[in-house]
Amino acid sequence: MIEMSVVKESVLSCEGNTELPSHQPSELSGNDTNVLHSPGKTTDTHLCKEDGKETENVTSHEHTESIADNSVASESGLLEAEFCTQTQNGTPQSKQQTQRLNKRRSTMSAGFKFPGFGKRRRRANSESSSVLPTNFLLGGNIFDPLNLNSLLDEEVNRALNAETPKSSPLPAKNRDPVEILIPRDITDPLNLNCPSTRDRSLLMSPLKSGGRRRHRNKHHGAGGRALSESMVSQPEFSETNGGSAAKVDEAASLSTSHESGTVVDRLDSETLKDDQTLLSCTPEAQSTNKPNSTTNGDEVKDKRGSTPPTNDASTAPPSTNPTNPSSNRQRKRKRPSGRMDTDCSYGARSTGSNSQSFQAAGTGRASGVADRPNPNHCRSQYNNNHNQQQKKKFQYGNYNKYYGYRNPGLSDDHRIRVFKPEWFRGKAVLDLGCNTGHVTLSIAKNWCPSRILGLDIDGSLIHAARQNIRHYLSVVQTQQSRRSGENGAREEEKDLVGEKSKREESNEEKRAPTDEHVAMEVAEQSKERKGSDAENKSTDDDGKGESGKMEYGECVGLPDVKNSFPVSLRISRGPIAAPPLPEMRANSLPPGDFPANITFVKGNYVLESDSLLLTQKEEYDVILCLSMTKWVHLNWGDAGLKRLFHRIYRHLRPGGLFILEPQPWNSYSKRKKLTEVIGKNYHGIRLRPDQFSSFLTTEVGFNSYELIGTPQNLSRGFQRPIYLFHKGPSPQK
Ligand SMILES: C[S@@+](CC[C@H](N)C(=O)[O-])C[C@H]1O[C@@H](n2cnc3c(N)ncnc32)[C@H](O)[C@@H]1O
Repeated sequence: MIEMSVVKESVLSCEGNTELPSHQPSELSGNDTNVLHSPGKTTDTHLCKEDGKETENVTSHEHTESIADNSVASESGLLEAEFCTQTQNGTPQSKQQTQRLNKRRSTMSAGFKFPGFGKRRRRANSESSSVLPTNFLLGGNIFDPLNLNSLLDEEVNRALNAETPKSSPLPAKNRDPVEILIPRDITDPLNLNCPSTRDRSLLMSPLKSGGRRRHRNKHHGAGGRALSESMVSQPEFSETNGGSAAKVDEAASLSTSHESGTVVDRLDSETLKDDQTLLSCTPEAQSTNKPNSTTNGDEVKDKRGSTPPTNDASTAPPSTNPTNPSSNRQRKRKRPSGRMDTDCSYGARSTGSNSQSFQAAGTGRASGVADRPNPNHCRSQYNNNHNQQQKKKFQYGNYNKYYGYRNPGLSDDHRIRVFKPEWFRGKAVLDLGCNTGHVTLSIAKNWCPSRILGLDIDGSLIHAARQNIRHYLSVVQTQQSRRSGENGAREEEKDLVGEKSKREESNEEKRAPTDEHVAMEVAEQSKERKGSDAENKSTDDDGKGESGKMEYGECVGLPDVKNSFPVSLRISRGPIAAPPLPEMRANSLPPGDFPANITFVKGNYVLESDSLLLTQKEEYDVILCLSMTKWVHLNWGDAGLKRLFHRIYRHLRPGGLFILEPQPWNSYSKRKKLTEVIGKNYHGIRLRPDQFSSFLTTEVGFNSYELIGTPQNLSRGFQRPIYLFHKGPSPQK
């Protein structure tokens, strides 16, 4: 406030304004009297000596300069500066000074400063006469235009603001956006230079003027002159032009893509791959592609959503370069979002080849749906694609999230509970249709088969199963760390206790340990052991709970889990990285130890012909066939399933075990339409699952069988009986 009063004085003294109150002169300092010079003269002096030594004068003059901050015409300022430098030095001044002035003006344009605060600003002499405002609202006056003084006195404040809501109403909620008016001449926002034209027409609204866009790399430092010109005449015409040019480029690129899309549209439907369709029609793509709002150059309108997307790009086709996904991605990024709808609509609206293209891409979409340019169309198309893909993909029951469904929340696989460890320990085991290997891994890790092979027809599942070995190793490492951490802590504790007792011994009489002590220690140790075992069990996904059948981590051959990763973190978080796959260090582990005892292989266990059965040798002690018979049955019919059973039998060593979990017949019908072949096979099936056991014993050769249990599962569909078939000591056939 004090500074403001100084300014006021400057203003008044300088301009000789009649609004000077009677008490003000008394506040003038000695220097302030300088301001009684005429503004023009003062300014001249100042500018001519700008780089000179008369700083004192400059200071005093600054007050004066501030008068016309709002009224100074940038153009005149520029000319004035040039004029002064010429007259003083006699030579044309380098452009430096001009640039400095320009800079100052750019600063000024960045934000409004109260007159007189911009001490560093120099004022050029303006030939236009400055007129101070005379109208003030809400109790403001020339000294206190915003009436801030009223805030100092509560009573005055109350009186002045008695009608505040009326005088300055609060903005209503949800009303239309406030229109901000921008003065055409930023150097004269109040239009003080031309009082006669002080009306709204000198203000412009970005909403109405077509928008004044900020452009990167374009600075408004062209000085007050340029700014002033651009504001008064066509606002930023050149910039808008540049912007338009850029937009035109973009539009051109879009139309190019459109054209190329048309080419793709004409391509043979075979060439339009699923992933291409997905690329352009995924929900993700939908969300990133909105109507191209900038191509028409009316960014503001589009941003406000008032202009519907009517440009050509709306008919642009799906991404057209399946061989260059990066370019698609790039274009996607460039394109404003919402484009996706149009992409899909394009495919949808187009007739003939287009629709066929999508169908060829696996949409299976009815043409009636295709003709609807519906934004949801794209999603449904994606879903159709996806479903179709899934059905195709899972025709062998090769679900990639099988265990997620079967054992939700990583719960135990209860089937393991009906198995006996002794069936597997030291044995050669084959797990048919192992999927991602959960059961295989559990057996390998916990029951120490000499070797176990997981076989599946789906290579991606086998890949996942191999990765799962690393996951299991991580779990094992965590357990080991926990155990060693506990042991370490116990050792540490013992050391501490030992030291303490030593100290005590030196002070007290030595006492021999009694039997009671020993017994207590033994009891404590065994308690600790049990506790640690219990903890291991509770943290082990594959634990058998209280049945006690499983011995955890018995056959885990991890030679060294010590590394630089802190034990505490290994315990709480697991290892810093999944351990390497066993292949990488096959020699470092004894055979039979997990993970050296496990292998996953991709393959179709159903031989091409019965004649090949003759070549099958006895190799395994145990063969598991869990929830796989339905898929073999559906894909290869009775003949294929019988071949499977015969092969299993031949593959088993004498005395071998066959663990079978067949799916019930009523579950077959749901999948009968998966493929044409499956449909045919389904209708041709004569050997129903409830006849398997008799077939296996009477036709295949198994000695006997038993139902070992029907494990619980959250889903009833997964509650299936499991049978154990015994191969006799010598082959029956
Ligand atoms: C429903 S899953 C059962 C997975 C696992 N056996 C279980 O019960 O946890 C059926 C698995 O059998 C596989 N499969 C189907 N036919 C096969 C074949 N002829 N040869 C090998 N694997 C096959 C599938 O890929 C799928 O992973």
